[in-house]
Amino acid sequence: MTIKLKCLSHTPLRGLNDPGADVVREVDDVLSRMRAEVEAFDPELIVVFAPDHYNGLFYDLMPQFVIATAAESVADYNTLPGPLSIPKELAMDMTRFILDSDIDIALSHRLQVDHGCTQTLEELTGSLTRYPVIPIIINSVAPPFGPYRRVRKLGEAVGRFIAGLDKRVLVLGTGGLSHEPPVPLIADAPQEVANFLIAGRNPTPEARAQRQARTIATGKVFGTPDCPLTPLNPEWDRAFINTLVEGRLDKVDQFDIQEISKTAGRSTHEIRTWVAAFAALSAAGPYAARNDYYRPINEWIAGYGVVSAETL
Ligand SMILES: O=C(O)/C=C/c1cccc(O)c1O
Ligand SMILES: [Fe+2]
Repeated sequence: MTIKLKCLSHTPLRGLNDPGADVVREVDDVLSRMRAEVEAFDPELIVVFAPDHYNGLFYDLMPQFVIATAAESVADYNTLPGPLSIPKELAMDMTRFILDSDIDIALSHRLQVDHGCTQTLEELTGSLTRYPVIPIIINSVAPPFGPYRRVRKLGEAVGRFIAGLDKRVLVLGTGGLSHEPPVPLIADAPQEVANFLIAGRNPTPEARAQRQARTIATGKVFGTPDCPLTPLNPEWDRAFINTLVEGRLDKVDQFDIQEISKTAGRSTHEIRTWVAAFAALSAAGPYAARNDYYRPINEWIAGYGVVSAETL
């Protein structure tokens, strides 16, 4: 058993509302390095902890955790369409193991996943099907959220399961860091928006285009006085990265959900996927981690970070 980890931000605005060429090149370079490392590792299984942004999961039945035995990309923004290559029996074994570990997780035999899952897979492997992958969606965008300690416990259960496999496993966390894109909140939403958040699956092409245009327009003003959304918080991001890299995972149990939303932005909770990924790695033994990259990028509405780790 060998386990490697990569956690990185995603942003659907990459390629649609780019920062200056120097920054784009910097990120391209770090992603090519990460992709080369994945290629060299040649994982026999990828476990990706990812959020959903009201593309696959809605308030008609909003789970905190979901594991999928089959999933298809909704191909939002510029992301790839098509099914993921999920080993069904192994995903079922993992589900049973997680449930036996006292963690309630929903099971989907037909999940729709969005850029939150697929962008990172594509960036690190070049496709959605290059390696067998088990997606685990962690609610990070649709409040209320369960406490961070529950996310850590989920990650640890997954880590114990993969530690028992005789396989090279790559664990991914995708999302964050500090950011607040214009994703609506159900509290106080007008009826039409609430209807979408409750049951907005398979929107019309026009509705999807409108949503994407709104995000791009926000990217153009994000971080300026013209934008009312919570700005990026590099200090918060760097402290969070250090917490994980230095192996102080127990600190996340004290994370205050409201406080994080206020100081770093509502979608910062996508870091729950990083917490789960690091918890999985930690359950397999001591690890070494490094911070590969960090930069706050307003054009992408992203405190953009990349971190790698592996068991010692
Ligand atoms: O769900 C959307 O439409 C947009 C999501 C988004 C926007 C900007 C940065 C991100 O990390 C996102 O997930
Ligand atoms: Fe996101």
